[in-house]
Amino acid sequence: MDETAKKTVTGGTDSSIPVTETWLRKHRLLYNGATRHPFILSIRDGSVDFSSFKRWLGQDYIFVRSFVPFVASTLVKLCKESSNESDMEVILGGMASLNDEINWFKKQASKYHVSLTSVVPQNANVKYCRFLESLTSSEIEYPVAITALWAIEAVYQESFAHCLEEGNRIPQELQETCERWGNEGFGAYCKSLRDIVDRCLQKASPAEAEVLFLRVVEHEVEFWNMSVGDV
Ligand SMILES: Cc1ncc(CNC=O)c(N)n1
Repeated sequence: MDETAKKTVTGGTDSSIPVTETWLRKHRLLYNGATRHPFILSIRDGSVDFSSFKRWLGQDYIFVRSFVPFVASTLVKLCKESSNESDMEVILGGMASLNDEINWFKKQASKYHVSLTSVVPQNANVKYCRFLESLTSSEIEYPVAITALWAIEAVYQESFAHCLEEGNRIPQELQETCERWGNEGFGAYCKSLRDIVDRCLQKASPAEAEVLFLRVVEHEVEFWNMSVGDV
């Protein structure tokens, strides 16, 4: 039995379709706007403008630094609300790879002569980071926070995995970037997050979670727009 079939038997609110699946079907156009953004397509076809890439690099470093406390706060919510052991390992694994990622950003920045200490966060980034900070509030419950975490990671995973699909003409220098988020391990991590969301929202799926999913996707589109200088 495949994964979807299994879920059909074991649970679901009414129609037995996992909640993430219903959202992705319902909001496909918006979601594709984030995962097939012109910036991503330009990396895939090799036409990417390197000044856009450098802008993205500096801005994303700032984003990732704000992302760390958000992920940590999600872990705290888990421990307070349910302390599921396997969820803890998934989130902790995500945090561990962020440590790696921060070092990777520093290395790339020096390669491309981007001074990380003098990057000024642009508007879309400031808004996205504020949004992340608002999610660290204790009023936001674990199932809602983990939904946002999944969506944030999934957009990057799908975007860069798309770059790596057959027929790509990724510039050699950007191969490593695409692999960072497009690799299989990161894909498995995103699938684990997605399963957590589907499990957490199986019985009660608050409208709040769907709204957050949409907010994340919108912020991601704005983030890519900023990277191509289209603000
Ligand atoms: C804007 C944005 N969204 C998602 C990610 C992926 N998560 C951690 O790296 C990212 N780096 N930047």
